[in-house]
Amino acid sequence: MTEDGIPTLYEWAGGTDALERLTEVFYRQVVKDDLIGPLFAHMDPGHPRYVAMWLGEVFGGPARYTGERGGYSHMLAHHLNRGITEDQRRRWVSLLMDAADEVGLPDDPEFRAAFAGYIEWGTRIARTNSQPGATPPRQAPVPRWGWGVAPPYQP
Ligand code: HEM
Repeated sequence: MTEDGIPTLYEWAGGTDALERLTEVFYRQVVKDDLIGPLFAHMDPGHPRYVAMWLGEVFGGPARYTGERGGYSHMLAHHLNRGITEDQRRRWVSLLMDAADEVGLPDDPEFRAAFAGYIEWGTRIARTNSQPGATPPRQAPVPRWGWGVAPPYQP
């Protein structure tokens, strides 16, 4: 819960269980995908769980990616020199949105707008940072994402 009594995006999404379901289903499709599957050919089997940890921390849940997995610098290192193209970024976003529907993440406009906002932002940064020769900051906090201009509708 945030200081003003509004649930965090993490809580609204359904917490760790919901995010782990999301990333399980997502990466099952990712590895089969013709455009982005090859990027994940040597993926760590724990990858879906690690990305769920990252998302949980970003969306206001416990800081587990920082505490247990090395935080921002560890995430960044995985994207460096991957040369992600715009088409690949778009496919990643599209498969994640499909997975969000498939696992039944809340589909209210406010949640999906905030969720999509972070995913759009994060994937664009991942693409930029992945270009050969990119020199992004090596240290930074894990971002914390909130509801933005439209808090949850609670009649
Ligand atoms: C919001 C957007 C994104 C987030 C939050 C994210 C998150 C992460 C995290 C946390 C890791 C490290 C996992 C670990 O601790 O082992 C990672 C690795 C990786 N990411 Fe991303 N990522 C994003 C976008 C992308 C995009 C758009 C692509 C490519 C289309 C991509 C490709 C990869 C690859 C190939 C790895 C390494 C996987 C492995 O071999 O284990 N990521 N990502």
